[in-house]
Amino acid sequence: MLARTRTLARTLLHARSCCIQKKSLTGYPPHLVDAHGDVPAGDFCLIENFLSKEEQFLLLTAALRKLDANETVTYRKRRKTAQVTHDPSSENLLSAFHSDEFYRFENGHYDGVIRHYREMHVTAWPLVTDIESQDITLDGILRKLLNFFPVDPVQTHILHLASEGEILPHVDNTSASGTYILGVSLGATRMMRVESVDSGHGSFDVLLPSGSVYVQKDLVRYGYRHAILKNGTFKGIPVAGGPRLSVMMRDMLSTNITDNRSSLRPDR
Ligand SMILES: O=C(O)CCC(=O)C(=O)O
Ligand SMILES: [Fe+2]
Repeated sequence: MLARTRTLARTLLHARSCCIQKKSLTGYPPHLVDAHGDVPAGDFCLIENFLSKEEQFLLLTAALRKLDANETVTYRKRRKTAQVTHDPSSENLLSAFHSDEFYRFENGHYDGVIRHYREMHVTAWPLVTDIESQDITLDGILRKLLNFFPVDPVQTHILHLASEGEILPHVDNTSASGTYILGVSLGATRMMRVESVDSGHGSFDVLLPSGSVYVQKDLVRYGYRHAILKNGTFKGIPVAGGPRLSVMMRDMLSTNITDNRSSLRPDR
């Protein structure tokens, strides 16, 4: 591990669940969902503005630092010569990203599901004390997310999509994680398409603004594919691409569950 990326051990394994928060894991703002069929609302939840602008900037910075530390010296040097100057209270988080050529994006996931991205698992987050305040800390943000996550333990993953990056339709690997998938969206507003595996229940499009958090579980997690579109049209309005980083939290697979879902072969 590079000296510059001294890490704080922040164990993510002991989040406490809370039944009051569990109850709130349903529902979504109708203006952010465009349904073409049923929306299994009990198994999908979206919260707009879950994180404030300042919290978004802090979490994004931590995630970018984590990914950046993994890159070659060439890219790190390249970024050093072009510092981003982002105002944390600004409405627009996009200025917190470098432009695409400053990152070493992978062109395609090994199974072809993700295009133009960087990703990694996170067990320890980098220090961001230089941008933390008394009120807003990375620990505080992670606690807020973990308190919202219905079960523990949790595995965390960060995924940075280039402006033209996209995620093709897939069901998350059913042998890699459990029932819940939580996604925090940071950066460009992208469209997520959620479509029934057997097409019997249609599909729904979800607009994912920066700072929003979604949770898919049970029927949506296993019976629907999800995709993050490069661009698209939402309720008649064009949604362009743009850089986006998501922080994904998933529960560990419970080996006690009798797996009758193997027919839903995961694509990812
Ligand atoms: O970025 C997102 O919101 C979704 C990511 C995703 O589908 C995945 O990592 O499997
Ligand atoms: Fe996924």
